[in-house]
Amino acid sequence: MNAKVLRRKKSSLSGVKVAVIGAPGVGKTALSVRFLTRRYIGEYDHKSDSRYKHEVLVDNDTILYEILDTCPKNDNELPTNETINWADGLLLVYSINDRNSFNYLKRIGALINDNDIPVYVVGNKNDIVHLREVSVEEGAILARSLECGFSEVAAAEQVAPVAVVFQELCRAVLASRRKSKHSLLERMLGTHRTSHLKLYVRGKSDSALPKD
Ligand SMILES: Nc1nc2c(ncn2[C@@H]2O[C@H](COP(=O)(O)OP(=O)(O)OP(=O)(O)O)[C@@H](O)[C@H]2O)c(=O)[nH]1
Repeated sequence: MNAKVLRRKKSSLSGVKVAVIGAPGVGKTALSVRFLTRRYIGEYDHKSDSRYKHEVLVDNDTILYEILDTCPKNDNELPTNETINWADGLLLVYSINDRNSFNYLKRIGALINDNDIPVYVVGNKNDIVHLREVSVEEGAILARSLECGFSEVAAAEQVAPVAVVFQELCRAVLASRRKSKHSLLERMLGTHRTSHLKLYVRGKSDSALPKD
């Protein structure tokens, strides 16, 4: 493969920064580690925010994920503005057997309400449904109010569904980027003019183009 091809591949790499957010003990590290290594360890010695990088194919595009696994000290510690401003997308995690962790996400929902940041809601630990405190329907309602995707998973038992969660968030981030590029273009050109744009054909002079 020549150097030209290699250079072109590198420039098509997209970076996506994901902050994994949720109350203490919901499985943020378990989900992140599952996605990064496909493994589940069980106990994670983790006392502060951790950052990881991971390159993976999403819809045939190479995505460089930067994952910030947050580590709140208690249920009252919400993510800082710095974290939210840093991220391209937020993975909001609660545990289906912990109503407090669901309420924690509701508070975050209120915090980011005015922000256009893409999010995805995950109900983790659905291997312990006998201890369920939050119904699937409640999770779906929260996601609908945030206009985002939602699923229940078990980091303890699943590999592919956990990867799908990160992929879905990536798709939402890329879609939001395309949307803001498009609206920037519209603002620059003026919306009323975009429908009258003439097609510029490379190699032909303007006089060779149709008159209208
Ligand atoms: N049953 C079950 N337990 C899980 C699952 N995911 C994580 N756990 C357990 O939940 C506990 C907390 O997991 P962590 O990944 O450390 O949770 P965290 O949200 O990163 O916790 P903090 O870093 O303290 O905020 C650990 O004992 C995990 O083994 C799951 O899908 N099912």
